[in-house]
Amino acid sequence: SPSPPLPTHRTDVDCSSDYGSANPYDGGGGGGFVDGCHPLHCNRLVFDNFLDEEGVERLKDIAEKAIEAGRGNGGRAGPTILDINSGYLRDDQGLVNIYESSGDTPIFSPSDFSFYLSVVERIRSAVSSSNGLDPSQPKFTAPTFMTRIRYDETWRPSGMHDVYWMPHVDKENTGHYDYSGLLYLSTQGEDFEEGMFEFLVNDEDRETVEAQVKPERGKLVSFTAGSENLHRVNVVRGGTRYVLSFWFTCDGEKEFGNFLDGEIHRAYGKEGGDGNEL
Ligand SMILES: O=C(O)CCC(=O)C(=O)O
Ligand SMILES: [Fe+2]
Repeated sequence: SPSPPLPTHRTDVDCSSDYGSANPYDGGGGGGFVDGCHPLHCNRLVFDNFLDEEGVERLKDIAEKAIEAGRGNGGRAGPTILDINSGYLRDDQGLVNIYESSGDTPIFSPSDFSFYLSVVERIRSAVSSSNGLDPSQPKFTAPTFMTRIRYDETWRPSGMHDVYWMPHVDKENTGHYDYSGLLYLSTQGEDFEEGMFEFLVNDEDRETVEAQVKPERGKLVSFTAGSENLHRVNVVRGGTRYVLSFWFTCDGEKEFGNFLDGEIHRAYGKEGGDGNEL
């Protein structure tokens, strides 16, 4: 396969001490620094045009098919978050499973799945090579999200899960995340208004902007997932914004091997069975 693309922009940041230690949220698992995988140097990387326009349209089509299967009528305003693997979709009306609500009618074609998988592997490989890691590292892990934010002036959050603009550290939410990858399917200023991505100074206030990244169709933004990379999304004030969020781990036990096998969602209870629910 062709060699992975190089980042268009790179910013180095000092690593936090978050890597390779046991994580209390993971039942104490994930201990130990993995050479060739955990970051010695932390960063923020941007890959312009990582995915071409045709690929962007295919992924948006997959997101829209999922939302239609789960909710109908084009889905809801505000944030709609989907884990394509488990099938759980969350919006301001709550949680549904797209695979359960669609019954025996397939939502996605085999080529949808294989395309999606090929994008995941390309991102993993770009993260690996641009961080100088062992090519088999890091491992793809769960959960992953497709997020659509559709502006509507009357929309208000119906609970904390709707508040998508909170500053956060990805590794604080899910301890085994080591690298984050965000693939944008919409362009700020064209497809939607405001909604910029921002890295913040990680101090007590958590509100000083250090750098902004403009979402653009096909752009990949990757960064180390620890507290050196506190970030947030700004409120969207017009249009529709799509992003895919992927994470990669150095904890071999958290590798997501059965991704998109069409079966994994059966292992989830109605409320989510293994802590990976939305
Ligand atoms: O939507 C974005 O730009 C960022 C999403 C994000 O931070 C996340 O999914 O953890
Ligand atoms: Fe995040």
